[in-house]
Amino acid sequence: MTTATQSSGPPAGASWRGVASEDQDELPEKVSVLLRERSRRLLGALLRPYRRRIALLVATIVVSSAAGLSIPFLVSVGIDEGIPPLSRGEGPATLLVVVGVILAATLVQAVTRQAFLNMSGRIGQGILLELRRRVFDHFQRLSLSFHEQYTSGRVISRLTSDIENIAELLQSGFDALVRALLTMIGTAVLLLVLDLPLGLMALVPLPLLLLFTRWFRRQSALVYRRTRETVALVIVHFVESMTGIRAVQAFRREPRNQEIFEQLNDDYRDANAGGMKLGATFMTGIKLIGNLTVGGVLLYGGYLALHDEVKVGVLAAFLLYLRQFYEPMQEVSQFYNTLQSAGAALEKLSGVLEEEPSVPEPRDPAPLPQGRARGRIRFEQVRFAYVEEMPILPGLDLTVPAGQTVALVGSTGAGKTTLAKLISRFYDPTEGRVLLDGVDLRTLDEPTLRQAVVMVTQENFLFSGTVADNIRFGRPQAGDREVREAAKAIGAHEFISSLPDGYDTEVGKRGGRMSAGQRQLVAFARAFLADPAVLILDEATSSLDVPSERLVQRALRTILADRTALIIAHRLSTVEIADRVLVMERGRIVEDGPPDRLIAAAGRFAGLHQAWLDSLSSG
Ligand SMILES: Nc1ncnc2c1ncn2[C@@H]1O[C@H](COP(=O)(O)OP(=O)(O)OP(=O)(O)O)[C@@H](O)[C@H]1O
Repeated sequence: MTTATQSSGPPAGASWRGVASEDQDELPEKVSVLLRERSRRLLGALLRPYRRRIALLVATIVVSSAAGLSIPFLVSVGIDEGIPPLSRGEGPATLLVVVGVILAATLVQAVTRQAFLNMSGRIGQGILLELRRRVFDHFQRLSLSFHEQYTSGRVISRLTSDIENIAELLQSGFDALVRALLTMIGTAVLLLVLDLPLGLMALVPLPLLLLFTRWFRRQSALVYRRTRETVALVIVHFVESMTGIRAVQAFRREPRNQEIFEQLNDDYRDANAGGMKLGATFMTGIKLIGNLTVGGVLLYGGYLALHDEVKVGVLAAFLLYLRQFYEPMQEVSQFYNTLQSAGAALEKLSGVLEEEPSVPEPRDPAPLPQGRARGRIRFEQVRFAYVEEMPILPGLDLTVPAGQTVALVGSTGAGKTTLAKLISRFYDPTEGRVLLDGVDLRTLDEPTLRQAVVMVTQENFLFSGTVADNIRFGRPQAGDREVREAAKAIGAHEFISSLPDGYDTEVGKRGGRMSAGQRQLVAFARAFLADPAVLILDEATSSLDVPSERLVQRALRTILADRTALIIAHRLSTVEIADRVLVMERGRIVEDGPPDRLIAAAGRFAGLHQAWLDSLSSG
């Protein structure tokens, strides 16, 4: 599979760049290292603005953990130093001081924890905001070639579940990891300092614990991959069935789709159950090791205490510390999954951000002669291929004078849309140049080009919002009056006025559903308002009823006047309003001339025309 950056030939040895690695199941170790580095760079870049606040955050968490760690120690002091004076009748002064210090430590812990949660929440949200902003902005900047390959489902996953995974890491993962590490290291040190022999005894199971954790991590990686794979299949099937629901219902595919879905759903449940079983085994194992250690320490400690080799308070502190030591282990195991999901998400997001637009903005944009577009188009020896070995346009020369209306006809797959995409600069030619008023499109800046050339595609996409908003899309600064004028000129005013809220009707909501012809008229009004020097129309193939067809034809005449127009004509009735017809076959122009002349010449177009006339008379 090729990526956007590779459409003009992939650089050797860089097949993992950008989003390419998403399609590969097994990556060589070297590549994995590079990908991890790339993810780290992205994370680093996101964290950099918060350097100081993160340092403060670390300080807060250190204080909070220290306060937490001091409590068992203070308990031991209370038992060993506070209780004996009581039994000697010397009053509770020492004990009260110790209790006071314990309370103070608890307070410090609570306050620092609260501060930590507030601060980390704010930093996390800031990072996510920036990440979402970057990813959206980048997706918008990437060229059409990228979007034609990277499906909308994947775009949605990047912007939702991937960001969500990183959010999870930032919100609970780091907190758990840092706290666990500090607590475990702090506890181990304190145990050894409090009483060396007992401390060593308490740490005996540590190697076993580490081995057990390593085993869990490996298993968890396997299970995690399986859940990811199975959930991806569930989502793909779900999305495909729902986006293709018309075809599904038309062909009565529901039972079969349900069967497939149930199978995939079962697999996903099994994978999840496997994960839970593993988690349960790990947690139980950790608890078991922990409790055995507590038992061992109690036995050995009791023996030592009996011989006055350890104080009872110290033994109590040991037992309390041991609880603290094993608890974070469980959190770390949960954290590991979060870390894996976030790692995968970061890898994909950094891949997307690494993609470059394949039609880059010129560094030094050239102006159009006289500062505005007139609409003369020229193809000079243009060769174009989506995939290197398969040229779609083998070498095209074409001049369209300003103001001409050109109809482009030809069989399916001949390259008509491709030619149109080159004029809109959705793609750049592999060789040769496309010129607007004598200026290479590659040297025009984006705003100039977008103002000069507008392409109305078959989709006639309407965005959520009102009908007026949708027309204004063509020129955002246009006032209400201009929007209405445009609709009137196109002949859409009448039907828009008859909608429940007229121009303020929400598109797509109840009453705002439009027919194919109406959508086309709105799209025309949008293009008319944009008023480009060059208009490209990829005519919808769906046939309209006769009144709608007339309406659309009339609208076409208005919209095409005074500008260069290129219509990819599927309806031959459209060709009648063209000054010139180009017949395309396999990327070449095989006939070129005014419609009458081509009909008289009895060539390919004449044949198409005759067939159309026959269909009219027989219909
Ligand atoms: N994004 C793409 N990647 C690879 N190949 C493509 C891509 N888009 C189109 N093609 C191929 O380019 C060729 C020309 O396609 P194009 O859409 O230009 O034809 P067309 O003449 O407009 O056809 P139609 O009348 O059916 O719309 C086809 O063989 C098609 O398979």
